[in-house]
Amino acid sequence: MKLPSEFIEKMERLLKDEASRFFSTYREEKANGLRFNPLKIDREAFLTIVPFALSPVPFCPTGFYYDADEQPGKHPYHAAGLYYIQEPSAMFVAEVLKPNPGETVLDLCAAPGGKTTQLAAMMKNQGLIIANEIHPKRAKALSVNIERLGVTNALVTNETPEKLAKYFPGFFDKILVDAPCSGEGMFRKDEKAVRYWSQAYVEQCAIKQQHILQYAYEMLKEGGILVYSTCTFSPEENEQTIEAFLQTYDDLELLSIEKVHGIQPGRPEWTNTNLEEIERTARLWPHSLKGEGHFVAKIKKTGPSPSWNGRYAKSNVSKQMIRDYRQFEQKVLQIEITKPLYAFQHHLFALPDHCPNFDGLKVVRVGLHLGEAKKQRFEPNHALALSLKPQEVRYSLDLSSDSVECLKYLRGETIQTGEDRGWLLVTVDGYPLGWGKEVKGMLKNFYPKGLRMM
Ligand SMILES: C[S@@+](CC[C@H](N)C(=O)[O-])C[C@H]1O[C@@H](n2cnc3c(N)ncnc32)[C@H](O)[C@@H]1O
Repeated sequence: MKLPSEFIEKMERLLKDEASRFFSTYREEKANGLRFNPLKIDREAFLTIVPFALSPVPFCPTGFYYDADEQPGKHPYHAAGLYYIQEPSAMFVAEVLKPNPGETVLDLCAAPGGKTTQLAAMMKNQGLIIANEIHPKRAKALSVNIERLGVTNALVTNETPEKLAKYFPGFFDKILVDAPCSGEGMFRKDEKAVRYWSQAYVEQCAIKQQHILQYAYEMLKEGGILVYSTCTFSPEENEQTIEAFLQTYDDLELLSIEKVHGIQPGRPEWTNTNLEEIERTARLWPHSLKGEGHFVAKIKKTGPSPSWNGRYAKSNVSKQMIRDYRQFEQKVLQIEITKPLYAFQHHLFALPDHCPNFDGLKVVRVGLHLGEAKKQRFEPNHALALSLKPQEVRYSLDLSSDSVECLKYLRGETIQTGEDRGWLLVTVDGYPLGWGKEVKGMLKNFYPKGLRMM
């Protein structure tokens, strides 16, 4: 790989004796990882069924390395949301924030959703996570991953940090700023990151990060925790960004992150004021652990915050729509959705816990998308299928992951079943994949067109 000469000189200057070990990693394969999804499967069951050779990621209890010749993205278990493919060092970030069920969490730079889905799993789908992404296309990809992993407590927005800060001053218990960065830790994964790199770009990113952090600060509650992370090595975007943030506000406390499994401290000598306490931050280097590289800082807001005085979202659903949905529910499901219901035109959603009013915000998804009211009937959404357990529906059709039928289903083809039971949940080895409607011995395929295998 041809690295930019300015980058090489800079890293040699910074890392001194360590530089040769750092550069030797560019002659090695990148690290591949996946994280099983505890919202759908536990560790033991996952290790029993998973068809790939895995070894554990030491700093993430749900994370595993897989070999380069495996293709986990093509397996039906991926479509069923049993795991998320994620760069291993990125898995450490959510472990540092560690939200609890019931908390109010913001993932400010969230697409494509690796960390959002990990945070939501830690929250056991309870409480609220606002997953925001500034770029519309990426916000859609985020929403698709949230759906696939069965996350039901998210409000997905497509906003600037500035706009969110106007809506949510002092609102969040925990905030993740997984900042846009120069991506030096992406070089082995993505050649574009190498081509895009320049020292000027590093400096632009550092300015952007300061802005984002300022708005994140405004949204934190007193006692709230903010985690800042990047996948780059430059001091300007890491130690110096945190140094400037701590200098701007006098009610921030830098908390210590445990340094185990090869995780290294941040470097005081890379700050402008030789800030000793920066050692509390964490650096994940490719030459000291198996991963592409990350920087993580954990900060507590100790001073008072404005108390949030916004309104919560209220149910706005017509009686007819509720009737249609409840009729479907009684016929097809074995559970009752008890969360407040919310309609966007003909689409029905179950709101997350303590969901704020979102009028005026660009919302991509809220809570659980139940389905769409059509003339005199209700059509369930794919998100509902992926949030259910097989015992929560009246009828299901279980396909084996290596069967022709499973492939046919994922390609959008009809399947002959010989029965006539109406809506049923199609599962792969017992894990939901999507809906089908059985009429006169044939299963009509409701696997979404945009997700179908070619
Ligand atoms: C490192 S990526 C996030 C990765 C994500 N957290 C994950 O784990 O999958 C940073 C994200 O910040 C977004 N971004 C870019 N400029 C931004 C800005 N000014 N404010 C907020 N987010 C921004 C990018 O589009 C990108 O999706």
